[in-house]
Amino acid sequence: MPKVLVSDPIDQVGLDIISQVAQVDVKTGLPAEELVKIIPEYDALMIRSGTRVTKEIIEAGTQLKIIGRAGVGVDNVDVPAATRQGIVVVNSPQGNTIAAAEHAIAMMLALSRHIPEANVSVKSGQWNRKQFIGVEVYKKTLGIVGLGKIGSHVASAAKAMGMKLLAYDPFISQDRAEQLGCRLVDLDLLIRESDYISLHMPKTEETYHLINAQALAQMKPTARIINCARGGIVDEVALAEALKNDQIAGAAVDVYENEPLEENSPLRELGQKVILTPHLGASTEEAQVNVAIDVAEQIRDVLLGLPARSAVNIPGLYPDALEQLKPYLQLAETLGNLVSQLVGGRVDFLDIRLQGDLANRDSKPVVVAALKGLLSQALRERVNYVNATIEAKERGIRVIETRDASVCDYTGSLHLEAKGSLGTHSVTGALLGDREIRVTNIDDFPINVPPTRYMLFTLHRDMPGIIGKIGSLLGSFNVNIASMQVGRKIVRGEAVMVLSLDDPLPDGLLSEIMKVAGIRDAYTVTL
Ligand SMILES: NC(=O)C1=CN([C@@H]2O[C@H](COP(=O)(O)OP(=O)(O)OC[C@H]3O[C@@H](n4cnc5c(N)ncnc54)[C@H](O)[C@@H]3O)[C@@H](O)[C@H]2O)C=CC1
Ligand SMILES: O=C(O)CCC(=O)C(=O)O
Repeated sequence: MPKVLVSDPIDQVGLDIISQVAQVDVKTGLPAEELVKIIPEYDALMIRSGTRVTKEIIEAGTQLKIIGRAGVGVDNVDVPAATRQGIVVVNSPQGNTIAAAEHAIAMMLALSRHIPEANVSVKSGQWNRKQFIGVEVYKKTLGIVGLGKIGSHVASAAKAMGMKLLAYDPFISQDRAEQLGCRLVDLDLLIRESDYISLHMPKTEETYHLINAQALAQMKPTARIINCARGGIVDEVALAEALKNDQIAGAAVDVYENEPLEENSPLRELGQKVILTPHLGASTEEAQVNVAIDVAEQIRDVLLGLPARSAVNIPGLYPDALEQLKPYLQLAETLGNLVSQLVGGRVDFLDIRLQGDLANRDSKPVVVAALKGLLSQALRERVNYVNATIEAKERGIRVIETRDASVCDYTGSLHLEAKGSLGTHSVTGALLGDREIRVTNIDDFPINVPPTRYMLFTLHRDMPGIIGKIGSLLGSFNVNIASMQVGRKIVRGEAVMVLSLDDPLPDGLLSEIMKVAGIRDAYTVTL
């Protein structure tokens, strides 16, 4: 039975799902050294934001097939290291959207009305109403940075409270912003004109310290900033300075550059101008159930050999689309494997042509599947959907992808041409009845054969007696022929012969075949 390590608190409903197929060990709060020590025995790792999955942990996880992040942000996982090792990384892109958006709104209101301090004050026996005069958000301008899932929900809620909305997001359209009632503006303008700024973008190289001393200096002295996105997007030292010097009016922070927040962080000393929560954005009962189910199902599926629906390091596909494309992925992988064996040595160049209906589909997964097949001879089980593209790139394989919707012999077909150190070969394949794979062309010779485990291909002169000779030769080596087909362009010209064999070709037989008069070339293929 596979083993799954759960290293952060995860709702029981998720653990129950994984338990259907694996042994689940819950060990939270482990130091990194301990994780490195125990990870080799696990097939999957399930985390929230508490575990930092470093390169060291990933490299030690030699059995790991999947890392599941029960949440959105995967910045606590070294995704490139996981990709290189062929480990799929999945998340729950939507499970905690509402929770995080509501937390940002709650922070904005709590900050405006001094709720945390007023609460502490009353509970300590005081009745000090003057000290806690707040401000309204009605008719104030909210600048939303990152108008994705959470940012959009914040926009709807803020609009309902009568706020004016500005948004900055370099990747969304004017139309989408307008739909949400936001004016799409540049970041400088948003920073200068907003009364509240709420951050909802991922932490990336571009967003690291995006809100720095310079940006804070441009904000209105009455403005307040809310960070429920990621620590590090705001420069915490600069923020503390800006608050101390009354450059801005307040800040509400849920996420920190280092979590847990350091004891001596300057943010802790700023009184009621600052509200700090310990990364609670996703901490609702509903969100924790959602993300636990979402990620646990993906871990279960991957351990059962099924695809994950929200993988961040393989081409994303919605389950319905994946279901439809699955036979084509199998076709692409088979053809990639076949053409690499025909070429023999190193492959330098692969031309992938999607034909017919396939030309109108999402090509990315098909290309990845073809590369996986192409590299499977060299890398065996080390290559998978996660690392095929990176492995191909590192091996200097140039990939060209073309589309030709006008080819209509089959509903959809795929043509691969590979150039390598030992020559160039091409194969075409299609699906019969939407499921069964057929190889329909080899090196421009029309054929129609189902791929089988052991195959023999010959290029020969189309002349009487040659097929019989090959048959007798195989028989003399006790190799049983399951099926045989010949393809030719012109009578008595060149032809290809494709034999499906019940057994692998024994040593020495290929060179005997090459000696038969009229045989130009012969290749064995194991699929
Ligand atoms: N505090 C918490 O507990 C939680 C925090 N989060 C964090 O919230 C953030 C947003 O999550 P979602 O809305 O689900 O993600 P999303 O992917 O739906 O939206 C992110 C948006 O940011 C935009 N963006 C990317 N680079 C940008 C840049 N340089 N400037 C401005 N916008 C940029 C993207 O175009 C996208 O529209 C993530 O960082 C996530 O990790 C999410 C859930 C809970
Ligand atoms: O696991 C958590 O509670 C944090 C959630 C979060 O930050 C995220 O989903 O990006």
